[in-house]
Amino acid sequence: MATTFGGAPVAINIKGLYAAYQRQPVLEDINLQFPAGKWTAIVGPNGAGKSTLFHVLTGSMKALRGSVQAFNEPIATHRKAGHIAYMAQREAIEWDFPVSVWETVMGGRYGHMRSDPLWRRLLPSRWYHSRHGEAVREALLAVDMLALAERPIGALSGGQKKRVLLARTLAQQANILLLDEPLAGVDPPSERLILGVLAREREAGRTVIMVTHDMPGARRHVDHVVLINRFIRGVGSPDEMLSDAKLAELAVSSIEQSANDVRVAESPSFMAAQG
Ligand SMILES: Nc1ncnc2c1ncn2[C@@H]1O[C@H](COP(=O)(O)OP(=O)(O)OP(=O)(O)O)[C@@H](O)[C@H]1O
Repeated sequence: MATTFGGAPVAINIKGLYAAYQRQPVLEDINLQFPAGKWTAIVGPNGAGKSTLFHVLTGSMKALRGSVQAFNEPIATHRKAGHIAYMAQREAIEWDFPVSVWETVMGGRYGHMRSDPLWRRLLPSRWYHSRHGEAVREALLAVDMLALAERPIGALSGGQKKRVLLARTLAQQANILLLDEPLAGVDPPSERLILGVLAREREAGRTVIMVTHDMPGARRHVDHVVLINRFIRGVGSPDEMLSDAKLAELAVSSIEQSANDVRVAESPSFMAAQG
């Protein structure tokens, strides 16, 4: 098995990846490995392509070119087996929908329920649901939301909603967690709680990959950092990648990228191609 980063096996291996929206390139020539059992932060400016990278990993967007493997197999195999859990940045959840916290987190178990063998599904409902209920209970306990399990999701604060989304991700009991800005918009106690939960997931051997703009949190907690802005701009330790000099370089890359995009968009050949 391929190894990287201090000898850790590779959880996700991306080779020669390109992605675009309506011919506008968003990710180019991405060659990247995420070490297994480690906590990686993906850092980049707004519009850098971080969420797009997750869309490709979760299969909701098709790359123009390139390959993605998980543990040396096509990533789709692991997606289908429920090994990859994803917490979206702007979750497609109807917060006004009359469902409880418990039911929302149970949504994280649907993949397991679909793949449960027939004999298990034929068990009396109480037994059948107890395994899934236990996973939901554990996840709610981890994010300190068990006491609010019966509350309608519309009656939660922003930080509580974020914790429920995290619980839903944890309830999947996947071995790779993809988290798009799990710390955005939460207060310091919730941030500490979420960072603690993710640290425990890593200790349990899971691969944690999060997009974040929280540099102090990333410096303190993660093992590995990827800097991205359409291209990979750096890969290495938090000390090295999150230094002021490196972050300044990333910010400059963003300004240069925008200026270049304007030049391309105004060029006669691009305008002709757009029709
Ligand atoms: N559905 C879409 N159609 C067209 N362009 C899109 C679409 N989604 C994203 N983009 C564009 O692709 C680029 C990358 O977007 P993406 O959401 O991946 O960035 P990001 O790094 O996650 O940014 P942020 O930190 O703001 O969340 C941006 O310029 C964005 O406007």
